[in-house]
Amino acid sequence: MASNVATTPNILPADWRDFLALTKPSVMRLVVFTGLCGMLVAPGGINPVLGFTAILCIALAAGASGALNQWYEADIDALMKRTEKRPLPAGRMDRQSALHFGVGLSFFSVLLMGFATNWFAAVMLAGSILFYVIIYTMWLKPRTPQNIVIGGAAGAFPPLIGWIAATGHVAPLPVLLFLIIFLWTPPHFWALALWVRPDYAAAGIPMLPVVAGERTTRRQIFLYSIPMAAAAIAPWAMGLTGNLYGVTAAVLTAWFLYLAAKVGIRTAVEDDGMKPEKRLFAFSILYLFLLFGILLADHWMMAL
Ligand code: HEM
Ligand SMILES: CC(C)=CCC/C(C)=C/CC/C(C)=C/COP(=O)(O)OP(=O)(O)O
Repeated sequence: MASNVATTPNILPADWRDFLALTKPSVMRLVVFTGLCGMLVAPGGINPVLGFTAILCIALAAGASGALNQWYEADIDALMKRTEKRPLPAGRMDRQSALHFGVGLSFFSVLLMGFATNWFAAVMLAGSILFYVIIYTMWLKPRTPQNIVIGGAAGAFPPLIGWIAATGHVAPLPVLLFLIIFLWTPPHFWALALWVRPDYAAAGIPMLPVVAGERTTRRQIFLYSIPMAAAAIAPWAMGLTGNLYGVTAAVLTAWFLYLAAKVGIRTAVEDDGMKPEKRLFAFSILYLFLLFGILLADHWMMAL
């Protein structure tokens, strides 16, 4: 854990932008969007004020877990180009402030979720924070290249939580939504890990490309894309969505598989700046936005 960063004497006063950066807003907007879609496709609807509060709680909890992740990893972040400018490694904030912010926001979001919606949703929200911070960040990430396969579950909970906030129970559709994100995470992350491998190696984090090499990572990216594709089509195949979702999901997923196959079959990397890997990573984000957006559009069309 961090040490020199924590004791740096010249810590500049943090402003609101630094606290915002602690919440990893660019990643969290997709997390929150999937939670919103999970909530809005649930049967029976939800009171708009309570619905807004539930989504706010997911956003605050996701932000809190991002802050706690950065509190714990300040020393690792200082070693990687991609993360060295974050508030803690850059010395704009002391670690204790990040810890207090993360813990405070965690309690606030979970309690608000419990009082505003139901305690099942609140417990799931608390579980997601703990899963990301303790299981992924503290336990798995420094130990095993399977870290994100298991740890990725944390980021897959929001649609399930959104559904539970609206209904109080679990059903097959939100479980499938969980499964889509769970199986999407390895291709999403490993595509990026292929080109930031030197960073992870320098920081001593056993990400798959560092430990098992590029070829294995490429193969695993494609292999995980296959069950992910099945999970993405399953809501339609099981009659839980309409044809708008079915057709669009098939097209988007076919494109995902094509990009994953291109990454998967490359053996030696030519000097092309890892274009196929960057394309897969970028598309993975667009893919999830579109898939969940279409799920919602399909739900509204069916309700007409
Ligand atoms: C353990 C699982 C995951 C890992 C290890 C991971 C890792 C990463 C990393 C390292 C980045 C680069 C971000 C940066 O440089 O700040 C990234 C970007 C991103 N991730 Fe993930 N991710 C995971 C799960 C998720 C999930 C579940 C979602 C959403 C549902 C997500 C959405 C995004 C988005 C939207 C970006 C782009 C951010 C931007 O625009 O800069 N990720 N991810
Ligand atoms: C509701 C709730 C609590 C949701 C949690 C959402 C969640 C766990 C998202 C995971 C996405 C994420 C920021 C991964 C970064 O991995 P990393 O921490 O290894 O990346 P880094 O190297 O950029 O710090």
